[in-house]
Amino acid sequence: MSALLHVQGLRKAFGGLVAVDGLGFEVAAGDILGLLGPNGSGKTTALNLISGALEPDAGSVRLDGVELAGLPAHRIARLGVARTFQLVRVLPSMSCLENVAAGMAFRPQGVFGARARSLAIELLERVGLAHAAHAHAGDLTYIDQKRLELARALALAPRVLLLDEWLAGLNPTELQEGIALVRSLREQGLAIVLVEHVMDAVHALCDRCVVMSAGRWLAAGPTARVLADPKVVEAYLGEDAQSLEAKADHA
Ligand SMILES: Nc1ncnc2c1ncn2[C@@H]1O[C@H](COP(=O)(O)OP(=O)(O)OP(=O)(O)O)[C@@H](O)[C@H]1O
Repeated sequence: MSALLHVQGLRKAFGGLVAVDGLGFEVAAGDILGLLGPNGSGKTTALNLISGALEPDAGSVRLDGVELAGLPAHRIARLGVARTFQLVRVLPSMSCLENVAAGMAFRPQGVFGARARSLAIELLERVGLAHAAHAHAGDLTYIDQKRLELARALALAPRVLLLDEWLAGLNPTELQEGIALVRSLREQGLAIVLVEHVMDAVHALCDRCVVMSAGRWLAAGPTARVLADPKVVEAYLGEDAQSLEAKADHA
């Protein structure tokens, strides 16, 4: 299968700090790529560069051959890239239905009015939130806010979905529901980039992973192989891993 999203040589510096330094990967439709790395390694910045929240200093982000790097976020959203945020961003004083229907305006061919509301209800059903269609978004529980944020991203009818720790903070039952939901989106043909620290979810969902460390590409490949790579283990555990190995050697 040929890739839908091509990221190449992506770079972003904040003053002297190079947050993303030459990142590259590809994701095909129906594929889930895990974007992993310890805290501060540049994952959210990478999503910000792909979605247009930040402009890259260098590099290329192509969607089906169309260059996205440098376009404003609203253009990138219309071209088919949607995202969720690590800190959920819903419009708290609006109902769930209104939150999702508002997103429909940003589809490639905007959808408005009664049609937007009926599609919004379908999406709320899809994410398990139909029961709260008329509740204020600000009154929702944490998991339901996450469901709403996903429905709002899906309202754009995206081809690429960027999930920033969407599965974090869920209890075990919610996590299994969340994994099933993400899987169903993959089956629908979305190309998904999953930034995630919940390793059960990474194992369950990601075909392949890219691991970043201090902004740089550290490892990439099939999930099980990448997560067993000593370089990756060391990047995650740092000093602890080295001292654990040293203790094991001396035991
Ligand atoms: N707007 C900004 N201005 C200055 N520095 C920033 C900015 N955004 C991110 N950084 C820095 O860039 C580096 C990468 O941050 P980023 O949030 O992308 O990492 P992350 O891998 O997503 O981390 P986490 O897993 O903790 O969310 C960090 O050192 C961070 O402090």
